[in-house]
Amino acid sequence: MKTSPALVVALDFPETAQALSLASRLQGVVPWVKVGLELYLSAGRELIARLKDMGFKVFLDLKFMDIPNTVQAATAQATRMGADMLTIHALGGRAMCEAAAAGRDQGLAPGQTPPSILAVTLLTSLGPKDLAWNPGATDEDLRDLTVHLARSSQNWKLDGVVCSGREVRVIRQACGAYFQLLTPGIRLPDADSGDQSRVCTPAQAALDGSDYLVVGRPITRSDNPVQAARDYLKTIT
Ligand SMILES: O=C(O)c1cc(=O)[nH]c(=O)n1[C@@H]1O[C@H](COP(=O)(O)O)[C@@H](O)[C@H]1O
Repeated sequence: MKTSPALVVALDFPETAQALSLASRLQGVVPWVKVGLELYLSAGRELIARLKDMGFKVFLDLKFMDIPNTVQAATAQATRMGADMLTIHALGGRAMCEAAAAGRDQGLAPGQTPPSILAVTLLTSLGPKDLAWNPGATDEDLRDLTVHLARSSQNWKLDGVVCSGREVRVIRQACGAYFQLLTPGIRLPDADSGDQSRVCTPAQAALDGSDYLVVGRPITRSDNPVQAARDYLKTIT
């Protein structure tokens, strides 16, 4: 039987102190935290070690997309920092994705568990009208594209993909039980979507087979973030 997905809280804050303050309240409540572009650019690599010392698994979400040589060097550095999960863009293509995996191997210390490398398919903020190269695109076209990018990522030996909860069922069917699916754009039914387009409830994403649910603002901007995290957890466990 499939286990419940893990909740990942996106620590999207401008300052280290804010991130550490929320992280300390979330100890023992959620297993994973995510450090994205805003926080990483302010806090740097020391924060990764501090969050790991606090007992969290750390998802370093910098979504690399560049020439293969550059991405290989970047994933080696991210691996040396001790991140447990990394993101790259599937649209970077085969050579870049394979270089990311090679960089991870280069950066590994003896005995270190390798970080998972997940490829972003199509950002959850994108809807059919955002595909400039296909103005008549439908929801189905977006879904087909995410499945295509997920299959490619699997062929390129990546560990999984980032997709919306709306595509989990079809990608799970296409890529099997052991391919990791991480879904941002997760909202309880009455929550504000903000800039997200392809949103999904935690219960639906869990039912369809997501492994990791990423939630940011509904928790970080709540008056009671710990209760908000518990509200999300309640619907998936
Ligand atoms: O890679 C990601 O984590 C990511 C991919 C994606 O397609 N969409 C997406 O929203 N994210 C991240 O997931 C988080 C979602 O935040 P909220 O919309 O505030 O819940 C943000 O930190 C985004 O950077």
